[in-house]
Amino acid sequence: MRQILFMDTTLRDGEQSAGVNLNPQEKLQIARQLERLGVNVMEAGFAAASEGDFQSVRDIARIVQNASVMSLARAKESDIRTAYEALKDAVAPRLHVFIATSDIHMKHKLRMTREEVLDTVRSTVALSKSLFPVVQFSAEDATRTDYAFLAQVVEEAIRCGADVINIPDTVGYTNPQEYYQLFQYLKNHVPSYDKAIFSCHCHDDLGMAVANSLAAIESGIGQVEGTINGIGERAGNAALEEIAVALHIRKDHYQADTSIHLKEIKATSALVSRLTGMVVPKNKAVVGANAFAHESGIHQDGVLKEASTYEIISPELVGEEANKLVLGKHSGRHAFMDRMQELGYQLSEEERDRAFRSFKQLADRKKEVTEEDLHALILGEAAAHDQPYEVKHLQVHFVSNSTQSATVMLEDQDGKVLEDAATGAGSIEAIYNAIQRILDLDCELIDYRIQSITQGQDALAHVHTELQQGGKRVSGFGVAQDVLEASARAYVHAAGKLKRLLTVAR
Ligand SMILES: CC(=O)SCCNC(=O)CCNC(=O)[C@H](O)C(C)(C)COP(=O)(O)OP(=O)(O)OC[C@H]1O[C@@H](n2cnc3c(N)ncnc32)[C@H](O)[C@@H]1OP(=O)(O)O
Ligand SMILES: CC(C)C(=O)C(=O)O
Repeated sequence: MRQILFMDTTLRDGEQSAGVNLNPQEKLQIARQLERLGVNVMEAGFAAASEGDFQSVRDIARIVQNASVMSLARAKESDIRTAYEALKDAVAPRLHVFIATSDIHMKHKLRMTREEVLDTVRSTVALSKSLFPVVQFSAEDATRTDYAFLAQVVEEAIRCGADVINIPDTVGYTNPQEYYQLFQYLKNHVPSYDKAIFSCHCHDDLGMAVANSLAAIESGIGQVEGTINGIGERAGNAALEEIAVALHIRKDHYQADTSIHLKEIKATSALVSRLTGMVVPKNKAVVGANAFAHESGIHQDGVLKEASTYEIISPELVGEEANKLVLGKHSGRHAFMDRMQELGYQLSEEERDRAFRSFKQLADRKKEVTEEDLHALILGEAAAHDQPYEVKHLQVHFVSNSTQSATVMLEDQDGKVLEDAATGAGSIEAIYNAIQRILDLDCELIDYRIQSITQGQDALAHVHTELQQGGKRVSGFGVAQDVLEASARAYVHAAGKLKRLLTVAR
């Protein structure tokens, strides 16, 4: 099995993401975590870019023991010497010198001819090699470079001492097949090809950075570059964690090993996201919050029976908690019952049916049914089950600064429907007056409490009521998404008990 080296550039190209600015402390924190992750090389920054970048590269170079630390430098003597100063204390320092080779960059940006670029490559790579044990050379915008000229530049760079040759897809322009073939072309047209390690560096402008990197690996290269969470200039870089996991899961295909400790992926991703403020999309491969969440009933049933039915990556592999069966409107009985058991509920078949029906009704209205929702649901079910009346329909008419009115329809245990309407100073009072009329009660509301038992906009309300009449005092509660509905249920729960007590007492 061949070994693929991982070059992480989260601290350099990743920090080039618009709006990201890491301070030296934060960069050190990320560097430590990258070391734990097991990257072979980390590009700590661009030492000549600013005093702050210089310090960060120097600080990182001083602490990292188990990876090469690299700085970017333009093909300019001053950049190279500044990088040398920043990296001289590193255990394994490395320079990354680059210059653009595409006609479009040479003509418009560098304003240099091909010959001038070739001369610059020769002199700056030679200078770099006189200062550093390992030199990486990048031909910026390689994928839009004339292939014959690119091969010439690469040959010169290797002859002048470059140990690693990077062929970047700077603007995310290539595609997997084309990138694969570019490396094949270089293999066939660069005489010194075998004297250097070839590297790929892909951007995600067309959404193909990871696919292009994997194609380059298939083409036989030895090093892959990218960032954690795929952050970086414009649409970002290839996401290193995705490449590492793809190589692991499809070892049968890629036949390659890496030094990456996959279990550190989740922690690394979370740290980078937190410090850069670049939120990881929920559906992102490997590290997104939904990457191991199953919502639909058929999938949940499959996963409960055998995880590999719908999971090619086990969450534990990347340091993620166990898979999550999200209960929602697409969930089925198996997942629902599994969670009920986990929560400690032993339900009879009848209770199960009722609870599942209520769950489906709730799930139709809520994005995700949480554990608190389930407790509330069972609580509500239990309350509904032992009460003589059930709220069938509720209609409330609200007029600001006026008397409110409500129409309530109840059903008793024999299926008889009872209906009445009333007014009140507030909506809840109007509902309660209507219920009193229906049940022919003249009770006093001595306690009313409302509590939100779940979180978010679609939280469930739990209402507690206490009623008193003729020396009898009872309590009731109701759970619903709507406060008025929960209030009506709580009142009917208590009122039903009161009615029973008063009837028995007569
Ligand atoms: C593909 C990449 O990701 S490359 C890395 C990009 N990263 C960055 O640019 C971040 C850090 N950059 C910076 O802080 C600044 O751009 C600096 C300090 C490097 C340079 O700043 P300035 O001297 O003000 O120059 P400015 O950025 O405006 O222009 C870049 C200059 O470098 C030249 N240049 C660009 N790339 C190279 C190169 N690889 N080798 C030599 N010269 C280069 C440009 O032609 C231009 O030269 P000019 O001033 O003679 O026209
Ligand atoms: C400096 C080079 C490697 C780069 O970042 C790019 O071309 O995208």
